[in-house]
Amino acid sequence: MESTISSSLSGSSSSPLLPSPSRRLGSKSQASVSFPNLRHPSFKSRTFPVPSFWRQNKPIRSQSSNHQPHGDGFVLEDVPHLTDFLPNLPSYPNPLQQSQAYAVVKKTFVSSSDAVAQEVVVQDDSPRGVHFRRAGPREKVFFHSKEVRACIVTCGGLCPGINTVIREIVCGLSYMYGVEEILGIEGGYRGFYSKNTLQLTPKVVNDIHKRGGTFLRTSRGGHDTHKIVDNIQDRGINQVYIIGGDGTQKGAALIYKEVEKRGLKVAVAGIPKTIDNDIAVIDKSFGFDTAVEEAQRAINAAHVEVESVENGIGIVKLMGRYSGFIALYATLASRDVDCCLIPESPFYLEGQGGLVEFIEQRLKENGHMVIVLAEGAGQEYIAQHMHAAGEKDASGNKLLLDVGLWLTERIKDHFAKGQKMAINMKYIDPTYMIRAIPSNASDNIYCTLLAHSAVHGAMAGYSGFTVGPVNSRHAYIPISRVTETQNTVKLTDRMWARLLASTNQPSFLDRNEMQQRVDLINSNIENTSI
Ligand SMILES: Nc1ncnc2c1ncn2[C@@H]1O[C@H](COP(=O)(O)OP(=O)(O)O)[C@@H](O)[C@H]1O
Ligand SMILES: O=P(O)(O)OC[C@H]1O[C@](O)(COP(=O)(O)O)[C@@H](O)[C@@H]1O
Ligand SMILES: [Mg+2]
Repeated sequence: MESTISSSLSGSSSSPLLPSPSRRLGSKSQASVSFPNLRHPSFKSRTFPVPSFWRQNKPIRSQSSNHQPHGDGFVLEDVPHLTDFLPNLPSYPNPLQQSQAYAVVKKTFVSSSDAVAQEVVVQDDSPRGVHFRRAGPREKVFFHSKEVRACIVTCGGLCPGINTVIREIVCGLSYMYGVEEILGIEGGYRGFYSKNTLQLTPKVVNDIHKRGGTFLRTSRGGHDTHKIVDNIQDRGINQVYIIGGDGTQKGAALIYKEVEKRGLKVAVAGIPKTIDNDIAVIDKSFGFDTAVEEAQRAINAAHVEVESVENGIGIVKLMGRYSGFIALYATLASRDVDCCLIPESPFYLEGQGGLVEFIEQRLKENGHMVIVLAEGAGQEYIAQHMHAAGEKDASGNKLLLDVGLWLTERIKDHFAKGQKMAINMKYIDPTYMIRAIPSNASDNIYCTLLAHSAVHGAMAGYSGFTVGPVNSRHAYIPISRVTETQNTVKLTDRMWARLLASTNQPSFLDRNEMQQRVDLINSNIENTSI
């Protein structure tokens, strides 16, 4: 089948600065392009055929369907590039070519045809599926070092590693690209229009990775796209690095849209941040490992306390607004936990198969028990009992009711009323302690890679993108892909089964629900086997 670029995707084809055919793929924002004419690699073959359009600089026809029935469909979910709306931008050789450090690297620059697969577990008849542009330095950059005026902002809740990301953006821009103008926007999005900026240099940020929190401070709410972009324009900023979670990335997408509308040469790069690990597409968010490690200290303390008394019940509340990853991983890592409650898995207290029955049983068996609780667990249940009105924070996030205190009181009431046994309740709430610490060694390295990927992407002229590892390879991901859904613990995945096997806790599903779930799984198996 002959491949040609459709007219809607050819905006930048006239630019002599865009010789690479894969750049042409990205000539419209967040375009999905599929290539049904490519044979997928034979499962037995050891070589992966290089798509012919990449080798021959051939134009490509845009296809709307991502799903090919028999394995051929290759889809590049591309990110926008400044030349999409500024086709005549000049480019320059990447200064890394002169870098002593990178001189020894076999392949300093990422080929414009490199892509990262979203799915790495495949069947022999699978479509090749969705891919993202591989992150990393490009041979040509679209900013001259002296022209760059970058800024960094941090928004939303804290997370271990934010300071490392800030430090490495500053050092990356400075040492790899010779950039001298880097501004710190203070106090989140509203800092663009209500605060003065900080001048950031490698010297200023030298030690900040050793501290928790954010050197630039943060806030919720206050996103005003027009005011922010006015300010970007007024200050002559042309690279914006935005560190934040799902809300922040939605804000970054709006900033990019406005920048594009005004035709500004401004690269907008998002670096995903959240302690909850609920950002879609990427393998894991930075700081998550550090938080899970820190949570061990609280769980250990709870275990030591309850083991030392009669009928000790330790409750540890961890962060996790809509997803229970911290609780799940902290529980699995500890092995001292008897029960883990997360937002994704509803639970109930009284009656057969309920939490209280399980507590009684564990106390009889072991004389103590530890419950790990994600803060978002059981919210509907508590709301019913407390008739609470749904309050929100400045960003519009639902304010949670304190499930830890609530559960503590309910369990105490239960045992007091029945006078069955005297219990010793220890409630530990380390929620802020696990996110207010500096990142551990592996998160520090992860943060460095994220920051450098963002810098390379912005220098290469990409804009309106988020960086992150997909199957361990760093990629440039369209912002909408990380904001349209949230990552949650899948109760039907093996990880949750591992947890249930390790704690041997009840599933809190009644017979009907259990049967429904078995039927669903069976019908899925039947459908797949047809
Ligand atoms: N839908 C949205 N559109 C634009 N800005 C948003 C949106 N949601 C949140 N923001 C802004 O992003 C910032 C951080 O959002 P928040 O939800 O508090 O944290 P996080 O980014 O960590 O999820 C706030 O300044 C908020 O105003
Ligand atoms: O008290 P704060 O600062 O609003 O933060 C509490 C919330 O922040 C979180 O850590 C998530 O924050 P983000 O949305 O910024 O990632 C939640 O786990 C928690 O509910
Ligand atoms: Mg959020």
